[in-house]
Amino acid sequence: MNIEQKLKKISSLKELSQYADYSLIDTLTSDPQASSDGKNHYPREVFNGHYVPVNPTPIPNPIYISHSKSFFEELGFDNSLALDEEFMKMFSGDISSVPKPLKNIGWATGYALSIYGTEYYAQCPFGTGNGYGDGRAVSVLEAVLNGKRWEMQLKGGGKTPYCRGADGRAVLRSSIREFLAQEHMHALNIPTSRSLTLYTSNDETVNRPWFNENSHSKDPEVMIEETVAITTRVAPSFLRVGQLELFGRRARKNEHPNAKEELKQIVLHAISREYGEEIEEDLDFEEKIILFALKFRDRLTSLVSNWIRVGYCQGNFNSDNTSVGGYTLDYGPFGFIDDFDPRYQPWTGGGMHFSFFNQSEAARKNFNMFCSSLMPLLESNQKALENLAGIRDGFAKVMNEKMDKMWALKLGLEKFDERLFNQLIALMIESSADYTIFFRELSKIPKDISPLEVCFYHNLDENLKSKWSIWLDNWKRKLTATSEQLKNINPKYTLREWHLVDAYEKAYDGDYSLVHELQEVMIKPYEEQSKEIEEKFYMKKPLELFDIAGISHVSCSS
Ligand SMILES: Nc1ncnc2c1ncn2[C@@H]1O[C@H](COP(=O)(O)OP(=O)(O)OP(=O)(O)O)[C@@H](O)[C@H]1O
Ligand SMILES: [Mg+2]
Repeated sequence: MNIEQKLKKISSLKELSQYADYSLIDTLTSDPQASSDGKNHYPREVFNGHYVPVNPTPIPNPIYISHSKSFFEELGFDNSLALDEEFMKMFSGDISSVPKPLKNIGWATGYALSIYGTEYYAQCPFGTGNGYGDGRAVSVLEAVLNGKRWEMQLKGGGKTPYCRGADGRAVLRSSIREFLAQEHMHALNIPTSRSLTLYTSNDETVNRPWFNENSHSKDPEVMIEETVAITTRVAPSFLRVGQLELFGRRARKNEHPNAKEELKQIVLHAISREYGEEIEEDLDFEEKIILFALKFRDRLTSLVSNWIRVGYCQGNFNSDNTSVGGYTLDYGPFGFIDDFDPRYQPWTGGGMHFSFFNQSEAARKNFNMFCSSLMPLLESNQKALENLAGIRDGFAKVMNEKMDKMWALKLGLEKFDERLFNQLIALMIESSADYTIFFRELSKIPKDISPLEVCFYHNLDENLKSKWSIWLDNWKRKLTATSEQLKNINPKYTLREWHLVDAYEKAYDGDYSLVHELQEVMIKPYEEQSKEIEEKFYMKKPLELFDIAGISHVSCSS
């Protein structure tokens, strides 16, 4: 922290402007076709350049909903800043009159899409992939705060050339979900894009497909009018595997004379933004690439094992939703699991490949794509190519090791015990166990199975009870962790969809109290918290909510 910031927190946009440092704009290349004022928002093909200068479209008369107090603290922001008129204006999309050296230009980036290891072009309206990218995410600031570089991005900040004919907006419902989930994920000690602010407007709505009330439909049935909102999310960069893939594909196909150079530049940028502290600047380029792949493999495998630890299913784990920095990105059709099912998938369009226990395999597919994107840069170095292929092929082994380690930790064992684990999974499925409550109650190291019975959605018959007793005895014989240690691994509170539904439904009537309450509870997921909170949030999903559309599954993320 520099002395100036230590003494006084940033409490105006003017003060914040002093920390601006636009390294992306300064080092990468911009789309040569773009209008320099950033005012061209029409969908179009972008053939080269790393980013498109584009201005966000403000939401009218912004209303404050919430901000992240812990992240404000980390950045050295005073809490009053979230309500400061100038600050609110900027982070609800109006950057036309920001004080210098802030720039009155934002940027969006193109990226490619692959789904479970298959390259797609069809999602691009031009069929070429040149029209796919940040369709509604617009970055507005890069700043170095307390010695760390951050990029700040508005989600729902209006159309960009990549909007594909859509409105460029995010609705209040999905913005509240993303805002709270980012706060929660950080508090669970899992890397994530961070929430900064959440603003809405009463003066703009958009239409979205949705379900009738209490419907069991898997597909949306009606169009509904929804309020818009803008969340600002923050990360060292917003580079995705899909981004490297876009430039990798272009280099592979030699699409233009500069294609390989653009790939090289974006890779170097990714390394310096995301791995700057681990990969030394003066290494050879090829050495850097090998280290980059190794370190990303390490982060990605840790990330996925941690998701499984807390019962998180990303839902739409495409290459364009996989951050190169190895943190959680894009809280669209995600879900925290209630009743345990390894095939749990909250998104009806997602298929089994992005289901709960298959996330490690989906990660491997994304990692393969990442490696393929780097290959054109190593063409002249057979040895380096072989090294990279070795790192790629070693993914499954590292992933398995991380999973075993995670399960050992989650169960408080010295080392992973396959037999005990397999028996547990079978019993949890047979008894329909609530994932969070089961592991939290287990963390209390119960004498017998009766305290565990609260976490089952089925009543246990005598046969099942006796199987559980045997399992519990075997587990306790191998257990080495204390209850306290187990409670730091197994959260008490997770952000369940049905709590979110209550919060955003109230928010549509202008009542943000549940958003605030959920935020308070979910930023302390490992703590016991009060009796009142426990009664409200430490409970199984009510049976009547099973299979209800919009609660137990969603059909779209926007
Ligand atoms: N309302 C919208 N207007 C314009 N583009 C959109 C809209 N909704 C989604 N998109 C774009 O469609 C693509 C796929 O959407 P997806 O749900 O994965 O991402 P997202 O939730 O918008 O964003 P992100 O991955 O940035 O968190 C993205 O490129 C996204 O920018
Ligand atoms: Mg996305």
